[in-house]
Amino acid sequence: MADLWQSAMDHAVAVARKAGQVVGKALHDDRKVMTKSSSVDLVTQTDQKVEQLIIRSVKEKFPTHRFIGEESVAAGESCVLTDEPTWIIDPIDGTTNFVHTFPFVAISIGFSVNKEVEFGVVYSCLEDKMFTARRGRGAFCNGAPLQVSEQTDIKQSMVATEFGSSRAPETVEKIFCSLRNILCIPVQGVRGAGTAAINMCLVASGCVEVYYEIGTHVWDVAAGSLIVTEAGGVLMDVEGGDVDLMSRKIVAANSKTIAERIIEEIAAFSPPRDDVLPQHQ
Ligand SMILES: O=P(O)(O)O[C@H]1[C@H](O)[C@@H](O)[C@H](O)[C@@H](O)[C@@H]1O
Ligand SMILES: [Mg+2]
Ligand SMILES: [Mg+2]
Repeated sequence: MADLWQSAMDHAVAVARKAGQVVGKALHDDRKVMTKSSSVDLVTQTDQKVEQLIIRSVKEKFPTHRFIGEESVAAGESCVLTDEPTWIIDPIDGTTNFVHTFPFVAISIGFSVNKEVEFGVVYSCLEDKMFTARRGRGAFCNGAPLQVSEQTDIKQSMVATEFGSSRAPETVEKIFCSLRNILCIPVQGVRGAGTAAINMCLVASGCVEVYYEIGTHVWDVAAGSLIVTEAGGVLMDVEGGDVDLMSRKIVAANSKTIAERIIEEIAAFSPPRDDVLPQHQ
């Protein structure tokens, strides 16, 4: 049977690498920082330039495909996932890191058909680590196979999470309530790379047993979601049950046991879904 999506994935890897070069060159130059949903939700001209580069390049090769791009949605485009082949793009995942030259910045490209992620590409461009996964064919970093951690004891686990872009007191309270509960299990450590995509690749790489966050967007997690599951990991909603990549809530773990143990400690809340409200709200 013809492999429909390999050429698309090869293109995603090539354009992610090219975008990574643009990001690397702009790291110390692009000082025009703008804000979106809050004063700490940053975007730069490089985010916008990289997204346009990726979309333009894909359109030339796959003119009928659709796009969900972080900065296109911020500019008012719809964020509704259909059955059509769709590229789900975060041009810079870790924009705050980029602005502060904190060295974890990724280009994240997920590809969905019939609302199922067929491949995911996360390029951690300052580390030169290309994370890839094809559905049913495993997950890799620079070509080397990835496997989640075999740790079953939450008290011997490392947890990743982020504080997100909301500073609303009630949201901050929930975030710190979850963090306190989890820290006091106790877990051995809590870390955050500053980018959802790289946090998910750390789960896939076996460095972190579980990553959770409330507030992510579909473009943050689409590619990483497949990299985690193809490395043997699981995805769940923060309240248990199946993950919904549009729900802005995610747990990505090495096993259901660890995921469910963390879910017990999360003080859940539900931000507006990606596919309901305009993203600028
Ligand atoms: O850097 P971006 O693409 O905006 O994505 C991050 C988001 O801004 C943060 O609020 C989240 O906590 C991170 O997980 C995202 O990666
Ligand atoms: Mg992002
Ligand atoms: Mg981004």
